[in-house]
Amino acid sequence: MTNNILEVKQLTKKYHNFTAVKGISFELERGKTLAILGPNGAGKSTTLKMIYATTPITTGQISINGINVAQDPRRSKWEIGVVMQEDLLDTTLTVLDNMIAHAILFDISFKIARKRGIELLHFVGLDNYWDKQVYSLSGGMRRRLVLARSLVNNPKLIILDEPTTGLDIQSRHVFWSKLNELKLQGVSILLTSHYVDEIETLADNVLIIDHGTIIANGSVKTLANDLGYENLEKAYLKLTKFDEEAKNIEQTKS
Ligand SMILES: Nc1ncnc2c1ncn2[C@@H]1O[C@H](COP(=O)(O)OP(=O)(O)OP(=O)(O)O)[C@@H](O)[C@H]1O
Repeated sequence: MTNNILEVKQLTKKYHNFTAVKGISFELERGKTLAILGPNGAGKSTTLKMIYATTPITTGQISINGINVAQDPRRSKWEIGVVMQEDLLDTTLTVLDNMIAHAILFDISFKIARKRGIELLHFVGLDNYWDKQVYSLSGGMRRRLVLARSLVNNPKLIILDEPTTGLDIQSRHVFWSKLNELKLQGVSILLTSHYVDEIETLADNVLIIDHGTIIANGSVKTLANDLGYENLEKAYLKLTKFDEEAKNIEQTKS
């Protein structure tokens, strides 16, 4: 067994004539956190969707815990927990029933789903809300519920697409502390984010992508320095040619 929980090789995604992801390769070591950073439209969500098998791969290969995603999407889904941008919670159900409904998709019996649901709601600090309707939860609570829901099948890898977008600062910190606890339990994490502070807080490694291509890949602590930049944010802005765009905007104005 390789030490990588996730291996992505020469992955490409075409939407008709448009290539959103252009032959990218990367891996995620067991127990580590990898963040994908990139401008709007860079191909981050498309990459995640191919990994969690809701969008077909055009070419290339993804393996999760040694399972080929294209060949065995159902088994690969059992290895992962997913926190998508849209929370897809059933607002007509209670908090605990949302947990149970999700667990049943993994063939978990009602009795075990209920027990596990209660444990996970405790983990994310929603014990007192188990019988509340989802619509009564705040945005931060909903995100924590989605995180709890993603853990019902005991995944080895969790995948999060912009998990804290729109949350207030306190809620972001609560969410981060839960992810750090999971990391300490040995869970591997793959996330996308637009927040450099989030990446610096959570991730071991960062992948910068732009126009469907990887433009940098390395340790969060050393990448900027290795490339000769002051910090990750400056490296990101330079690598994605933000300076040139800013100049163009200024020239258009004058
Ligand atoms: N279903 C689709 N059909 C056609 N084009 C799509 C589809 N989904 C995404 N795209 C295009 O693919 C490109 C990559 O989109 P994607 O959502 O992966 O970017 P992203 O990096 O996640 O952006 P954001 O940060 O805004 O979420 C974009 O140009 C987008 O318009």
